[in-house]
Amino acid sequence: MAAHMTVPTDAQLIKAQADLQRHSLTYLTSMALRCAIELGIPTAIHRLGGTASSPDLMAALSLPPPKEPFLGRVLRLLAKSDALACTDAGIYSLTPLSYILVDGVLIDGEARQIAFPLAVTSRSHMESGLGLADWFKNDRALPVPSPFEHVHAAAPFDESMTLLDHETDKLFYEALAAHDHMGIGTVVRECRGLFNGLESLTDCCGGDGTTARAIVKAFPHIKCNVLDLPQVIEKVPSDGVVNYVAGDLFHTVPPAQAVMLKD
Ligand SMILES: C[S@@+](CC[C@H](N)C(=O)[O-])C[C@H]1O[C@@H](n2cnc3c(N)ncnc32)[C@H](O)[C@@H]1O
Repeated sequence: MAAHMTVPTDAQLIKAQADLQRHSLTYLTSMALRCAIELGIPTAIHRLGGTASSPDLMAALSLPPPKEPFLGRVLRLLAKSDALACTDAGIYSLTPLSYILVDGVLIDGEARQIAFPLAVTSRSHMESGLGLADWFKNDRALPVPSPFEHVHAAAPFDESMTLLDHETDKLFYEALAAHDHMGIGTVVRECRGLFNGLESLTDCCGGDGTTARAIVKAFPHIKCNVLDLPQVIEKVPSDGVVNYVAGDLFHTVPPAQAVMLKD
């Protein structure tokens, strides 16, 4: 017997259709951000003195005039998602989000933040998302490959990725470094108490040691281990600042007073 289904009210159906469109088109927010980075919109606003209209940006970016209405739409979407601020008169300015996307802005002097949005909106990343249902249906023995591996027969941060697409592989590493660095400067400035009395620390899944090096820079007496998978650690030149350990956190974690898992 067919299961009973409650038919939504008219008001619920109208909302459901609006929600369906909203969910279906949400990816355009990421695409608009990628477009802004590729066109250099945050940098152009900065160079124009911190504020710019759509025509100002058309001229600064040398875009073909027929595209102006479309640039307006992208700018409005960016403003809606807090990537830009906008006055009622259509004058755009930077928000903290777009500030960190301006050319030459390095958070705490290190990471270029554009790498993260560019990596997660890259063709290979998007393709792995498009293959998700297919991945679920695919019956493979353990260890189950990630959706990315399923689609590309290569894994990020693995040699297979270098062979698949060298440029995207480089971008993924840059994104990882940006991700690793994100927030740690603020943590060591604003949460110094966390590190009181600490003599040793293991950063689990610490990547290339960016986070651990920032901690040692702020608290030079702390002995830091960085644990990550062998294929990651073998690419990191030893620096004498932190102790790099190749391994798997599910097997062994280098002993220390505290263990950090930051994601
Ligand atoms: C999101 S990234 C790095 C996160 C980083 N701690 C941060 O602060 O941004 C995750 C890291 O975990 C590492 N990883 C994944 N599985 C691991 C495992 N079983 N043992 C150790 N490291 C692992 C990856 O190689 C990668 O460098």
